[in-house]
Amino acid sequence: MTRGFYIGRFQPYHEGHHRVVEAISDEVDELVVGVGSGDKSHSTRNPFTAGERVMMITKALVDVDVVTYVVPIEDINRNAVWVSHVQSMTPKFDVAYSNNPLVIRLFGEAGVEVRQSPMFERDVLEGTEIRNRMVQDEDWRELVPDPVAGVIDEIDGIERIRQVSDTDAG
Ligand SMILES: Nc1ncnc2c1ncn2[C@@H]1O[C@H](COP(=O)(O)OP(=O)(O)OP(=O)(O)O)[C@@H](O)[C@H]1O
Ligand SMILES: NC(=O)c1ccc[n+]([C@@H]2O[C@H](COP(=O)(O)O)[C@@H](O)[C@H]2O)c1
Repeated sequence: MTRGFYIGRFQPYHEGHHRVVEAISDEVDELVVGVGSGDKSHSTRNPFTAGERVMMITKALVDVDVVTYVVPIEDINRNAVWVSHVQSMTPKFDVAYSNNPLVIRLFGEAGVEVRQSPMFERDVLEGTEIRNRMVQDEDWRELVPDPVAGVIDEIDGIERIRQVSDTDAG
């Protein structure tokens, strides 16, 4: 039995993340999805709450053939103990998936195996690009799984992201 861990901010969860999860599901029996920066919301870089991101991911993963646990992870101000913090919040996992250099280093130093994934269509499948399109009223729906667009509509997310990007909230 192998359990994997995939961490990201998922602002929002997009088709690039989904392709990574589909690839991971061929390698592991169970998957823990860590919703990073779980304490952040209502800012330009992190518009959606942890709960909203849990909804996006849970609904998008309905058709993926792997047992999945979606767990919000708050940021902490000590990188040196972040892996322990993550492990204290999640089911036990054997391998972590990330392309983030800091995350790779922290797991590596803690003795956790890390696997990186190829980047899929990174010119468009990037959270920053998708959030910019939302603010500028450009096409974004084809870049996220259908259930994610449904959640964003349900929470009036476009109105929120436009309003928070008008502020200096960062
Ligand atoms: N298109 C993609 N293909 C493969 N992996 C991706 C893709 N986009 C993001 N990832 C990876 O998924 C993980 C989580 O990414 P994250 O939630 O930061 O999304 P992002 O698209 O990089 O968003 P942002 O622009 O907001 O930083 C990271 O390891 C990241 O490298
Ligand atoms: N000290 C910390 O709280 C710490 C350290 C490393 C990564 N993280 C988080 O892990 C997540 C990594 O995801 P991304 O690859 O999407 O950036 C982010 O939410 C980031 O804030 C937090």
